[in-house]
Amino acid sequence: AQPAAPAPIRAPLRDLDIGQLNFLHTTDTHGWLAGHLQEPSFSADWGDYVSFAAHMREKIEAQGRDLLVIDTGDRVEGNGLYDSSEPKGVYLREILRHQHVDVMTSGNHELYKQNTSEAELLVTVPCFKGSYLASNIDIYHPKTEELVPLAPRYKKFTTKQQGIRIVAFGFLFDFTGNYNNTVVQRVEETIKEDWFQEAIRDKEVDLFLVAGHVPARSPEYKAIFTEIRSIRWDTPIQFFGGHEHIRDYTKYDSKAVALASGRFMETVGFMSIDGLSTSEGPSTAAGPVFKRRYIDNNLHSYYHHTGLDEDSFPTEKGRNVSRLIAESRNALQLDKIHGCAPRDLWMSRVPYPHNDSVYTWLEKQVLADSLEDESRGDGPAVAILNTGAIRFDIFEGPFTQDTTWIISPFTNGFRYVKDVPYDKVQLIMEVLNQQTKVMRRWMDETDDHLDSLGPPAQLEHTGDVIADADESHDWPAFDMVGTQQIPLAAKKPSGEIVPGYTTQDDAGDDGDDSIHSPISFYRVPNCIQALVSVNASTALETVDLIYIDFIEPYLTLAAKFAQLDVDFAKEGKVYLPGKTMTDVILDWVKANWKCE
Ligand SMILES: O=c1ccn([C@@H]2O[C@H](COP(=O)(O)O)[C@@H](O)[C@H]2O)c(=O)[nH]1
Repeated sequence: AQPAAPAPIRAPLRDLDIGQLNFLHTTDTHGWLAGHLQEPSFSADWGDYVSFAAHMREKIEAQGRDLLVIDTGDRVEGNGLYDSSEPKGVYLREILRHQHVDVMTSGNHELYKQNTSEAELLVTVPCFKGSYLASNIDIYHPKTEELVPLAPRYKKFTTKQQGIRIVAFGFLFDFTGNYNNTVVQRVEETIKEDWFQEAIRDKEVDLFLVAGHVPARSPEYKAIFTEIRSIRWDTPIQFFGGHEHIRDYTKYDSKAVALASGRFMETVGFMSIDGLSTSEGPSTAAGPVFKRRYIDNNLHSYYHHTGLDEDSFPTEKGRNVSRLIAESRNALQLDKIHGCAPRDLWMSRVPYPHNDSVYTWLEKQVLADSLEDESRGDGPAVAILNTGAIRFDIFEGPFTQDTTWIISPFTNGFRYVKDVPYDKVQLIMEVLNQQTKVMRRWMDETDDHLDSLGPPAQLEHTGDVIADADESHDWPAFDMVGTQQIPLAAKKPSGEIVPGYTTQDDAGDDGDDSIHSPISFYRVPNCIQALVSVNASTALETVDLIYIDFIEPYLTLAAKFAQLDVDFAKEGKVYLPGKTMTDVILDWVKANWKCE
């Protein structure tokens, strides 16, 4: 773990059921390779994970069984270790490569920007040669300008110990927000291609392994499942998914299941399968039998599952990776303090609006104070921000260089159009916040697909969950259903069950390795609006409409529904040139949150 990482809480643990074939799975790590430095439940780093995977492999292989390590993308954007270097990612990629990964895929975040996807092609794919798969992603090669697969479409391999024959794929969901140097083919079309059809007709296969940056419960995985099943009615299928930042496990049929393993290096997913046939012959056991576990990423869990302790656990390689992370954080000055937050501000632990909501803070203070600019004149304005632009809670205490990127990693800036009727702006807000109902109709008509505007976890969790005050011990909690976190080490009770993930999935409520009490989750709207330069006593008739540029396509669509004839792409002007949302927040913190 990192020198500043809090010691883990000794939560009661459920064991791992080691099987014939075993998996460790990460997804949506978003640069958090240093682990969580303010949360004991997730305070192990990528070096510890390197040690953990090595010990698990040794232990499992000693029993003549197999272990595979999977990562399903969104490794980038979301933490100072990735975002604060110039160019972004130079430190992160160097750290990442030290884990042995058997199957790796790209997420959507690897494709938002040209330089990110080119770094995947030129650095990450070669580092993970033979493991990185891209079943439905092509890229214009920066040198030849030819459209080429980002990585091989699939692979067939045989496990080391038992000779289990596996055909593996690596998919991305039907993403359309990629920069135009990449092409993401819809999953539903990809599975009709000859190479896929040939791969699933291979009779010498004991398991289809579908890794992907695709939600476990999604039309894309349903389509893959149906296609494979139409040809191979009883070959086991193991899906690994991600994107929604949740822990999840679902059963497609008695021989096909999907696991999703959370986000931000909080969770290492574990799966085991028994009863698989091998190249030696069919299985004699009834099967397959699938078992899943969500491991909290901390040393208490890692020591328990390996049967080791602080002296015997770290491998030389793991120690070196932890050291490399510490050196990288120092070089990037990620602990540099810009201000001090006077209280915790939550994404979803409190209802919105609320004095402790990060969105209320943004609306009433940050945006209201920061978006006045004489270039626009001094008339009233409304600023619209999508809630998904904010990625994490803010904890009371030092607001560091790392915090800046953790809460707001994207490079989105602001644009504006002048003189929009205020009642139309309110209609637009209504449409944006009813996106699932209204916009989906449009998407169906155009066969297009828009990213969601709210935090990813809301895609799966459609209602509020209010934890019982007694059960939750009234400890500070976190921002999504099932998230099991103690935000600050100082608030840790000793020897108690503490709040954290309490996942419910298709196999029940016993998937989490650490036993926790539940945490409340409140949904937030897709977008919030801040009033800028508004005199409380004046009725608003027309306002300037300022918006974060990420939402421009949605705004165009919402304006159509609101019968407002504005072409935002043409008529919108850049606002606060050169300043991103991240800059706006940081400037506000420096000016307003002095440390005592
Ligand atoms: O430039 C950006 C990119 C993304 N967002 C928000 O993030 C989610 C996607 O995040 P995942 O981690 O892939 O789930 C997207 O739906 C937006 O809400 C953004 O605001 N700006």
